[in-house]
Formats: sequence, structure tokens, C-alpha cells
Amino acid sequence: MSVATRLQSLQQTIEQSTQPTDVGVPGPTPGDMARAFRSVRRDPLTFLGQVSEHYGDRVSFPVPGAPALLLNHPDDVRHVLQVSARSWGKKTIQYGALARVTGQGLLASAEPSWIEHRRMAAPAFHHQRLEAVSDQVRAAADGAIAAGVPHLVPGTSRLVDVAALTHRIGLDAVGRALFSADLSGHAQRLLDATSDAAELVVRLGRSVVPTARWAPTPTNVRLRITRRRLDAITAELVADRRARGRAGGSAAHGDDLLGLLLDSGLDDAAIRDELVTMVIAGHETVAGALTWTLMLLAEHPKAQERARAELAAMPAPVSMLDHRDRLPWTRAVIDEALRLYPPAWAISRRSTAPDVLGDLAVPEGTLAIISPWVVHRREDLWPEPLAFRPERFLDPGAGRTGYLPFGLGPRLCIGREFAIGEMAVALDRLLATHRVTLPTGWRRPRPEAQVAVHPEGGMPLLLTRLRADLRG
Ligand code: HEM
Repeated sequence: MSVATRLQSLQQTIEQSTQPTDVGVPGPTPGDMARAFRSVRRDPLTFLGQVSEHYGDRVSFPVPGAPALLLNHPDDVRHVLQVSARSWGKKTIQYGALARVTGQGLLASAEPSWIEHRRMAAPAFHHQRLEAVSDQVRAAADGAIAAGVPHLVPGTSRLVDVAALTHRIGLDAVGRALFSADLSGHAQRLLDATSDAAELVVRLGRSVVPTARWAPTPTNVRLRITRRRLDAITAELVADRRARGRAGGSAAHGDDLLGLLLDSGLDDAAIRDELVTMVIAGHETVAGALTWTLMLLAEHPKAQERARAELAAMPAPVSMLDHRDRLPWTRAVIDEALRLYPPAWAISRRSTAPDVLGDLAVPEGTLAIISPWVVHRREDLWPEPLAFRPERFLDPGAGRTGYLPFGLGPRLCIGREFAIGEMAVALDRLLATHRVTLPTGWRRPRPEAQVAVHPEGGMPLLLTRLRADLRG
């Protein structure tokens, strides 16, 4: 090839990669995006809802190079996440930003290490294991309730930020159940470090101009410091366990997640990545879900009474698996809260080969954005989509098309059963002793799209103590 031909082909490549590839999908123009810039950054949930309403099932965003598509139709969603999952990887800005904190942990990692690590971690989430950690999760909920609503005499009330309360439950439950560690010594440091990390991940994911990792920008500097804090805490957890393993004279390190990872032969860096992943993926999400569930129950006192009665009728304290067949109403409340307020509000993938979505051919490198927030609010799938109606989930035969709070396909959330079980246990502990109501002058907090969907400014609800004691 002559130099002139090479130059010409290089120029063509540059032109192609700076021009949007038009695949015939409608969407906002660059001018529309520039005008919406501030609101997109401030409130991506409303923006995604608006463009979906305007343009329909597929929305194209004007970015240079391969197409960037918001996919709202359940068939497209299933195709990308499930049917053709092998052709859609995680090389996206969202997961690139996450990987800067979690490294090659399960959530952000790609084949081939992903499948190997998933198999390694799976036993920590098996049913038997979940049943066995019910006591730990109960203790986490009780501890957080005692710390968050101390000394409340039966019949009296207090305004409590339940978002802070549920964060503590989420973190402590992960610590106790997956690392068999009482994180109370580490709790504040870990909470601070993970919430800083989560904020930085969101900031990186939304930055318009990608900066080099080594550049001394304020975000990069904070990220480095936060990583160091997380490294130090996880190193302490690993060292504690290794010491305990030796002290007990046992070769195996235990059957919780940390024990499995230590016995798997993974190096310390890989173990650190999985621990940080589980802390971030496992506590922000559950905390957000529980917070919105409590708000919905405060807004719907009859639904709350029904859940309280169902939980109280259980012969023993609720376990992590009871939601599967013994608590239909409580489970329906959880499912409906996860529909209305799915913590994981956006899932992204990039095609690793040309593909066909129904009638639409897309080139390699296409970015697919899937928003459970948008899909869960489609009126054709969910009549009266904004209404809180747990009844929708009571019919076991009813379809679940367009329901994906935990994703779909091979990358489905590994912590799904853990999360639902934890929510049921926490609701049992909280509703047994407290009634949750709305304070005077109540206004729903704005849902803020962070790593999970959180209420802006917290969730102040009124907790009234019903009785002093707690069973078992
Ligand atoms: C209500 C709570 C939760 C929600 C809504 C949620 C949501 C999700 C979603 C949507 C995905 C798929 C992401 C994708 O396809 O790109 C995912 C994956 C994942 N989640 Fe969760 N999650 C929750 C709780 C948990 C818990 C409690 C843990 C662990 C303790 C956890 C650990 C993970 C991990 C490790 C992955 C990656 C799995 C893989 O790719 O193999 N999650 N989660």
C-alpha cells in the first residue's frame, strides 16, 4: 500500500470515528443535547423518561463513531442481555469508571476471568448458605435499628432518616454474612470510603471529557486516596481471617465468601477486587431498595399493616429464604418497590461484533443503554405504571416481561436472593417494633441517580415504637 493510500485510509478512519454512525434510529440532535446538558447531568432519570416518551422504543444519541442507543423494548433488552449476551461486553464508560475502584471484580470484569470468579463465588450465595446466615442478617438489622432509633418508649415517635438506617443495615449485613466480620470497627471508615468511591465512579461515568488516569485532576487524586483507604480496610479483613484460620489449625478458611476466595488460590489483588465489588454492589443497592420500600409503606398504611400481620404470623423470626413461598404479600411489596425504584437504574453493554436487533442491524462497537427505570414504567407492560400496586405480583402465573431490577441473562445479579432475603428480614425486624408514617408537610424526595437510586437529601420518616421487645 502506498503512503498516499495509507494516509487516505487513515483520514477515512478518523472521519468515520468522529461522525455519528446513522443506523436510522431517531433521537435528540447535538443541539438538543447541548440545551439539555445541565438537566441530563442533574436528573438523568427524568431525561431518559422524556426521550423515551418522545422517541419510543429505541433512542439514538448523537455521539461520534459507533451508535449509542437507549433500548426500551423488552425484546431488545432480552436480546442484548440474554439471547446474544456473548456479543455484548462490558467495555463501556459506566463499567470502565467502576473498574477504577473495583478493579477486575465480578461486576466490571470480562471473560475469561469473569466465569471463573463467578463459579468461585457462587457457593456463598447458595440457598443453604443463605439460610445459615439469617441470624447474622437479623443481627445486622437489629443493631442498625437500635443505633438509629435508640431509647424510644412504646407509643412515642421520632423523625428518622431511614436512608442512613438502611445504609448501616446494608453494610453490616454484607460484612457479617459474606466476610463473617463484625464491621462495626471498620463500619464508619468503610461506609465513608465506599460512598466516596461511589460518588467518584458516578462523576467519572458522567464526565464529558475523559481524562488520563495519571493526570493529577481533583477526581483522580481523590480516587487514588479512596482506593488506598479501601485497600487498607480489605487488607485488614484478609489478614484477620488468615490469622484466625491459622489459629484454628484449619487449612480451609471457612464457607463464607471471604473463605471461598482465600481457599481459591486467587492472589491478594484479585481478592481485594472481589471484596470491594461486593461491598459496593451489595450495600448501596439494598439500602436504596429498602429506603424506597419504607417510603411506599408509609404512604400506604393498609399495605404496611398487611405486611406486618403476615410477618407477625410467622411461627419463628423470618429467615433469608422465607420470602420464596411463605410471605407472598411482603414479597409482592418488595417486587413492586423494586419495579418503581430499581436501584440499578442503567445497565450498559458494547457490541463486540455486528448484530441484528429485531429489524435493526448494528455495527460492532454499538453502545446499548438499558434502563430498568424506564422499562419498568412502560404503560403497555405495567398499567398505571406510577401506582404502587403490590397485587400485580401476587399472581404467580402473571408474566414478568419487562421486569429486570437484577438484570437478565448470564450477568444476572449474583446477590439477587441475598438482597430479597435481606430486605424481608429487615422489614420483619423493623415493622415488628415500629410503625412507619409520613411526617407533616411530607413531600417525596427527588430520586437521585447515583450508583443506585437514592432519595436526594435522605428519607425522613416518622417511626413510632409499637412494643419494646423483639422475638428471637
Ligand atoms: C436490591 C439489591 C440489588 C440490586 C437491585 C442489584 C442489581 C444488579 C444488577 C442489575 C446487576 C446486573 C448488572 C449488569 O448486567 O450489568 C447486578 C450484578 C451484580 N450484583 Fe447486584 N444487585 C443487588 C444486590 C446485590 C448484592 C446484595 C450483592 C452482593 C452481596 C450484589 C452483587 C452483584 C455482583 C457481584 C454482580 C455482578 C454479577 C456478574 O456479572 O456475574 N448485588 N446487580
